[in-house]
Order: sequence, then C-alpha cells, then structure tokens
Amino acid sequence: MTGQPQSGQLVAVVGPSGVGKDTLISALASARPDIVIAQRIITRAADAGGEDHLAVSEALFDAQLAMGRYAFHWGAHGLRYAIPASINAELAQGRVVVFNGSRKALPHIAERYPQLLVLMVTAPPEMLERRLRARGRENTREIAARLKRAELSAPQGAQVIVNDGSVDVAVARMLGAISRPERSA
Ligand SMILES: Nc1ncnc2c1ncn2[C@@H]1O[C@H](COP(=O)(O)OP(=O)(O)O)[C@@H](O)[C@H]1O
Ligand SMILES: O=P(O)(O)OC[C@H]1O[C@H](OP(=O)(O)OP(=O)(O)O)[C@H](O)[C@@H]1O
Repeated sequence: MTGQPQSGQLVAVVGPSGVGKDTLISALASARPDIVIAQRIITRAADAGGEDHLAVSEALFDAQLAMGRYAFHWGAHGLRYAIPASINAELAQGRVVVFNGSRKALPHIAERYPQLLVLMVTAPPEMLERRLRARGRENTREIAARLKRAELSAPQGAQVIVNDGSVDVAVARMLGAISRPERSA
C-alpha cells in the first residue's frame, strides 16, 4: 500500500449490493469527464457483466500486489478487489478520483487517505432485491448472501446519497457532495 499525495479528492462510493453504485459512477463519468473513475482490478471473470473491471487470476492479483501496483485492496464475496496505485499521480495532479468501495474496508483505506470522502448510497431493501434480480450477474444464493451484507451500517462521517428515484437526481446529489467535501469527516 502506498501513501497519498493530497491535493485532489479521493471519493469512495459505497453501499449495499444492488443499490446502484456502478450505475451512478458510470453516469457520473458521463456527466463529468474531468472526474477520474478508478478501474478496479478484480478476481472476477471479465465477461461477468456490470462494471468494466480488469479481470485477473488470484496469482496475478498477488503478483501485482507484491510489485506495489495497488493503492489499496480488500476481499469480499469470495473475490479480491484492488484500486491501482496510478490514482496517486492523479490525486497529485489535483484530480477528483472516484472508486466503488467496500464499507468494511473503509477504516483501512482512510488510514492511508485521511481526507477520503465517503458517499454512502442507500435505497429501500425491497428495491435492492429487485435490482439485483434484474441485474442478473449473481445467482439466487449469491443474491441472498449479498442482501445479508446489506445490513452493514453506514460508515461514520459518510454523506448519504439516496438512490430511490432517477439516476440523474442521484448523480446531482453526488456532485453536490463532492463539491462540499468539508461536510463529511
Ligand atoms: N436509480 C435507478 N433506477 C432504476 N434502476 C437502477 C437505479 N440505479 C441502479 N439501478 C439498476 O439496479 C441494478 C443494480 O445496480 P448496480 O449499479 O449494479 O448496483 P451496485 O453496483 O451497487 O451493486 C442495475 O441493474 C441498475 O441498472
Ligand atoms: O464491504 P461492502 O460495502 O459490503 O462491499 C463489499 C464489496 O461489494 C461490492 O462489490 P461488487 O461490486 O462486486 O458487488 P455489488 O455490485 O453487488 O455491490 C463493493 O464494491 C465491495 O467490493
């Protein structure tokens, strides 16, 4: 893990499975091309559907970790996830860098990136299940496990983004939060 040159703004988008993190991040990228979206490295098949991640084997994940290629990493759902160390250069250039993160991993990430802004996306529980089924990336058993994890509480200091209406409205809420990061902490 590497430290953070702090002049840009690192933004974690977190929340339960199916709440819309990937959808909102992708819409945010279209609305604001100046914002950097970190491409995740995941031990998940490239054709699994959903986000455009970099698919790697466990062995390659470990090798790249040993070479210092990750800013930080975590495990969840039987998968491993990492954010590339290239975000440090982007932050040093003053860019806003957004990533799809893990609620559980936040304390670990915030140790290295103390000015981390956390956007916690929420939606009613029945909406999560409907959305996960519609997404179709996980099977019924995997969806049940993800819904169980939905109960993880909101991280302290997070700004809550309710995604229970249109994507555009939720993206506007995210942009408002990013422009006022001092309200987090
Ligand atoms: N505001 C919204 N309105 C309708 N459908 C949405 C909305 N946000 C997300 N979805 C849908 O919900 C499903 C789960 O969204 P996704 O972005 O994959 O969630 P997450 O990354 O949080 O697991 C997707 O099929 C997506 O199209
Ligand atoms: O600690 P948690 O907040 O529960 O997060 C655990 C993991 O779940 C999500 O992954 P992924 O994108 O694979 O799943 P999702 O799209 O179903 O949320 C999220 O991006 C984290 O990597």
